[in-house]
Amino acid sequence: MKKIKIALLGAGTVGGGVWDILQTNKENITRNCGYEIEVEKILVKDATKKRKDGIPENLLTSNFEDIIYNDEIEIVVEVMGGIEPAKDYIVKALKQKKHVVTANKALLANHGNEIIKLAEDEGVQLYYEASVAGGIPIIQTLKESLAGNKIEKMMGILNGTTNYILTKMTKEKVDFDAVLKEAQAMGYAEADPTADVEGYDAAHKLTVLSSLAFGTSVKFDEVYREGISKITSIDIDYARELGYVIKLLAIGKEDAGTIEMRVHPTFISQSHPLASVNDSFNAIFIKGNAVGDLMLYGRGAGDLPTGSAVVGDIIAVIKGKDKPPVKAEEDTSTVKIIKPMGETESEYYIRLIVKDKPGVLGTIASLFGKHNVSLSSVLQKGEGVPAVSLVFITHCTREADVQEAIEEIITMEEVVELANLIRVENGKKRAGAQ
Ligand SMILES: NC(=O)C1=CN([C@@H]2O[C@H](COP(=O)(O)OP(=O)(O)OC[C@H]3O[C@@H](n4cnc5c(N)ncnc54)[C@H](OP(=O)(O)O)[C@@H]3O)[C@@H](O)[C@H]2O)C=CC1
Ligand SMILES: N[C@@H](CC=O)C(=O)O
Ligand code: NA
Repeated sequence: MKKIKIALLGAGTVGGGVWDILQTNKENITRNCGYEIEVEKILVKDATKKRKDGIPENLLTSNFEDIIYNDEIEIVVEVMGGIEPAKDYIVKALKQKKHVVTANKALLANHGNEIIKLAEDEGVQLYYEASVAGGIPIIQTLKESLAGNKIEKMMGILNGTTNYILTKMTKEKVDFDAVLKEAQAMGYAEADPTADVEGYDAAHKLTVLSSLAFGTSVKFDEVYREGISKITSIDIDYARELGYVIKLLAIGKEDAGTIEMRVHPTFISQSHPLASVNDSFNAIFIKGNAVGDLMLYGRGAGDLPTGSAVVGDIIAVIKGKDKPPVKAEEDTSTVKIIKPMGETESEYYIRLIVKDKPGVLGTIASLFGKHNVSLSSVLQKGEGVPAVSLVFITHCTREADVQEAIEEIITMEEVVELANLIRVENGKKRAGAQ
């Protein structure tokens, strides 16, 4: 049997998963790609640290030169994370004509164009299936299976950590920090979990997906982002009462050459297929102009699910390595306009804490009206106490109008605070909109 040598950069959650799969499924993998895959070296920060059972100590190194100058290594698998030195190592590997597989969405969201172009220029392959939604085959699906479609809309639960936290908060009364610790212990969270909790990780993934789905190079800072740190059990209870669940959604839409990209907590109907995607599971709901509605569902984080995507990529590289490289034509016609957040439209859940005085509700309702925000329902809770919760659900409205209305409303003496504002995804359009 022919052999191929690879190196792993990283032996943490994902690296450990890749190692396990390569051992456990060795026979299948060899049959699928026609080569016996041999891990020649594994780069780690600390080569003396105790590793997962089975990883031989002699494979470990903390010197990248052991990999880059080893001509027998044909594939470099980057599962170490972070921007630097990961970027430097990938660039060096590509320049040494080594194929690269990476799970690093932060790097791809910030420097994807440069790295993809370098791989093309060097005539080597770059695969990154694990970077979005772990084990779900979304990258290859967009690149190949759906390539004949114009993608109109994507709505995804792309972060396992926050989905795990929101699921626990919805189903049980739990402490946010304790559940985050659980997600970390299970290997779902990023090295700095702020990336998960504040929506950066989902925004990285939406950047990667949008570039593929909308055929243009999207920049990370063009994605609007909010995380889940302001979500309380009070909002979750209101959502339930109103027939919704709260999910951290990554939403990408294209309409007439204009792209909308946003990541934020969202109310979605309890009957929507994404509402029942729980724990560390991810899902991506896609609307293509030919295929119609489609949903992919699976584990978005963790050692084996993510390792599954990485090993699939290694096999794809092996299968394509002896074929002539395909260089994409530079396309200057695909520059698309990014819709400013203020121009986006949705329904809104707005929770205000107000002093319980006669006429307050009427004044607030008329201020919404003044800013073209039409209300579809109002709930008031906490009668008999000095401050009450007033909850409004709006009809589909321009974001800028809602923000201007709120700006004026919170200056009212009777309004204690804006407790939360959460977008509601119903797929409806503003009255009178095209
Ligand atoms: N965890 C998950 O579920 C998923 C993670 N990803 C992505 O995969 C990548 C890896 O994540 P994960 O496995 O969770 O991370 P871990 O923190 O568990 O592992 C990182 C590994 O990389 C090594 N490493 C880190 N920095 C360096 C460095 N400067 N030099 C040498 N080695 C280094 C570490 O060495 P040492 O062990 O000595 O500290 C460790 O083995 C990230 O890009 C992440 O975003 C993608 C999808 C899912
Ligand atoms: N931290 C990420 C890991 C996978 O990409 C997540 O929680 O989804
Ligand atoms: Na994936």
